Amino acid sequence: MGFQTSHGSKRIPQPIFKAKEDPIDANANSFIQRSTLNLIDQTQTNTKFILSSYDSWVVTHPSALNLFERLMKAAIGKRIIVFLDYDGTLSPIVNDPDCAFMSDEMRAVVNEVATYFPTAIISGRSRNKVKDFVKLNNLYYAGSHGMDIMAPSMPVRSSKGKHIDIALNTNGTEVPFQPAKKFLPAIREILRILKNEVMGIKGAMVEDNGFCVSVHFRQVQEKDYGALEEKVKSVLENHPEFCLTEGKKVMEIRPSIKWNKGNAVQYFLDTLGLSSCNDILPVYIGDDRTDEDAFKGFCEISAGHTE
Ligand SMILES: O=P(O)(O)OC[C@H]1O[C@H](O[C@H]2O[C@H](CO)[C@@H](O)[C@H](O)[C@H]2O)[C@H](O)[C@@H](O)[C@@H]1O
Repeated sequence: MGFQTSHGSKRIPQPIFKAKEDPIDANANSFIQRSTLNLIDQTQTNTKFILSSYDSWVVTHPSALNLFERLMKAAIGKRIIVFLDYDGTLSPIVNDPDCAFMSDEMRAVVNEVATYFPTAIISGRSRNKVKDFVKLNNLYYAGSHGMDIMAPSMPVRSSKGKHIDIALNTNGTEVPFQPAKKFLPAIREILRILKNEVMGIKGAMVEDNGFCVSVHFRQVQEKDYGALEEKVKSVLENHPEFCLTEGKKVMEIRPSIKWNKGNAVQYFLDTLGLSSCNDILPVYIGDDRTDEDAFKGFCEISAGHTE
């Protein structure tokens, strides 16, 4: 969780560096290589370089938990809207993606948060799957990295301490917003081919995320990484309208449209009738690269408010 700041040289208490699993190395060509880079395997020089760039980055992006009082002050008089990622944020990272369960304690906390503030979960999973994991009805869900959103179909405002109901359209049904709908037939096709292609690679798993597809390699032996990546890339060669992005030991295939978690945040703010309000404090908690799209979205929103 980060908190954007602009106070120049002032020294900020720094969190312990724990991003051992997925440090970014812009020079690594392979997706799998990049996402499996491990700091302890790096040369001393590389490690120092990565740590020092992290050090300087953290000065402008300090841990929100270390600045909690400041965060609370910033919230005075503001309407808070909460956005949450699922995997690695509400649930622990586990080997089997189908077993990434959320604890009852976490569910109770999210339930309480959603009682007081409009709350949305924005996940890379399919919307139904993440909802099945979370099992709460008093919040909004977006799946497929924001490409499948169940938002209010009309502005809904929070009244202090009251539950917020999911808005319904005039037929009484919920209405999803799905900007990548036209890609669905191609996604089904990619899913079918990929399942077939990676079958021979021990530990590889293909997950149907609705408007995107995940190819997991957490349980794949290192010697098979290259073969797996080749297979995924060869499937994509026939589908130039899709792109490959990376997460935590997962390759994600998604439609190449300009729509990500950041756009989903903006969409929620719009449908909640809050996007042009100056008195809002959106809070986003996430752990993965795709969550950075949302963080960038917030920077654009706050720049818009100061114009
Ligand atoms: O946006 P998120 O909700 O964080 O979803 C991103 C991906 O999360 C899941 O994969 C990750 O968690 C799994 C369970 O802990 C783990 O096995 C995997 O290695 C992680 O990458 C999900 O399964 C993916 O489909 C999502 O894209």
